[in-house]
Amino acid sequence: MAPQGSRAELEFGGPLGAAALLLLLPATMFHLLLVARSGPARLLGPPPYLPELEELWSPWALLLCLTWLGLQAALYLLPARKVAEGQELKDKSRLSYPINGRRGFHWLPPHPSSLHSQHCCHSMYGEVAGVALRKLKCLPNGSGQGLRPPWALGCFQALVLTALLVGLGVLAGLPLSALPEMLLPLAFAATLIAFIFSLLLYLKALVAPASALAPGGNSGNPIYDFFLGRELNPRICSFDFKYFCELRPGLIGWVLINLALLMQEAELRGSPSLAMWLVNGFQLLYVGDALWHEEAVLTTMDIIHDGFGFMLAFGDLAWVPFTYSLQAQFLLYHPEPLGLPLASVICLINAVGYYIFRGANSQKNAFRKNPSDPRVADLETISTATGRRLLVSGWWGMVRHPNYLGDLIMALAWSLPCGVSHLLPYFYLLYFTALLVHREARDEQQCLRKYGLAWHAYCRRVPYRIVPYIY
Ligand SMILES: NC(=O)C1=CN([C@@H]2O[C@H](COP(=O)(O)OP(=O)(O)OC[C@H]3O[C@@H](n4cnc5c(N)ncnc54)[C@H](OP(=O)(O)O)[C@@H]3O)[C@@H](O)[C@H]2O)C=CC1
Ligand SMILES: CC(C)CCC[C@@H](C)[C@H]1CC=C2C3=C(CC[C@@]21C)[C@@]1(C)CC[C@H](O)C[C@@H]1CC3
Repeated sequence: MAPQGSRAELEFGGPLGAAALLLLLPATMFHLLLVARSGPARLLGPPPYLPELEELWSPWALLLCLTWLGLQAALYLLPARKVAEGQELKDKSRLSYPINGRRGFHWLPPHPSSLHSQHCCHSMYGEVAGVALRKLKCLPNGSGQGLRPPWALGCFQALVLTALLVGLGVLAGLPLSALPEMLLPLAFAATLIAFIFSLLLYLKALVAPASALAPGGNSGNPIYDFFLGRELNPRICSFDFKYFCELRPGLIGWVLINLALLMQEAELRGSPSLAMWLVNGFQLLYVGDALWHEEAVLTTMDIIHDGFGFMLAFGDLAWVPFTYSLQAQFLLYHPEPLGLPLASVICLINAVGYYIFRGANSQKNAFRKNPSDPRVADLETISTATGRRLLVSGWWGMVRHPNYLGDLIMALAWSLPCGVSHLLPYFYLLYFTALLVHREARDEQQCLRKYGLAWHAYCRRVPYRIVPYIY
């Protein structure tokens, strides 16, 4: 049995906050879905009506959600992938994760020590071959290098394969444009799945070894722990639930919902509007980028710090596809004329945001992978007691979270095509600002614990958090 009552500081307002969020998050999602399709589309104020259970519950929607999860899980499980090693865990082991094949990576099976002893029942490539090849390539454990067979299947390839499958389905008569009509029951089914899944994860954590538990999420209060998640990286064999959910079904589902909304608009109005094209294009770029750079997710606090509980399960499986597609939902019911000059300005805003977002993320990732990489070797750094250095010039010398700044600028560009007469399409920008401010504060605490005085020195050197001279 896992020990209860760890002394980690309670977050999200403790058990009361967690209980409130358990109800508030799904309620907000349904509110947004209902308001997006109502005439006045008022973000603030009561929902237009309270849906009956028959409008929410549909066994077909549940079946569709489960089929979607099954398809994405099958793509995740396809053999022969490149594998990266995650951060070192409490018991000094590292987990391996399938990632996209890309130049610069070696084809190398995971080191046996990287397979979590408690959670894995088989190695994907066999241990003997792994050791032999590792010796051959002389790669150290945990170097982040991994397999690269030519047919490597990572998240990005899963997106491409899904697009091919959906394309073939549409050609064969799959009524994709009927999906928007099913958003309410689909969101209900996804929420139901997230609740049941989180419960199973909570029960699984009861028999997990103490070393597999997350630093938070083990307070002993069942509601708080259910919300935050007890186990850090719940797995069955090599199937990592958190990594799978964070990147695949929700993000790819978001793109699919957007596409279905675009197709329905084309059916209703003869062709999709320019605003709908922009929203679809911008968000496809964002999702494609996340899937292409999937290994970057291995160093996020969600993977290395947070347990896998309701917050992430619901966030990944329901919140992302159904609320991140809000702008496209809004446009279907509230067409917004958009001229080319304004569209060009919006594209420019998105490009600036993406440039900052990608530049900052790539700079940090390159630096963390190899500080002497020529792309980052000239940047100024400060040393810390842990041996890791912190960048203090380049993007990371401008503000302490330049990637958040770029992300927020893109969020603005996603809302602008919807015009300025409604607040609803700006919900994502508002929510995301709150999420990133809170996330920045959590990351700050973790960096302070990790780097101590060096972090104070970094904060003195780079005083602004996200927006230069403002915040
Ligand atoms: N659309 C969405 O809903 C969301 C999007 N995101 C996006 O995901 C991406 C990842 O975000 P997130 O995981 O929050 O965190 P970051 O990618 O910003 O990573 C923070 C970590 O970077 C390292 N770091 C901080 N400062 C420096 C420095 N000066 N030099 C070198 N390393 C530094 C520290 O870790 P260490 O030192 O240990 O390496 C720190 O813990 C972001 O682009 C964000 O915008 C995030 C959340 C939600
Ligand atoms: C339901 C709550 C309000 C909170 C849910 C949070 C989740 C939706 C987000 C937590 C961290 C995320 C990340 C991404 C998507 C949203 C969630 C899952 C990305 C995958 C988005 C694309 C970026 O390039 C990387 C992000 C990593 C973190």
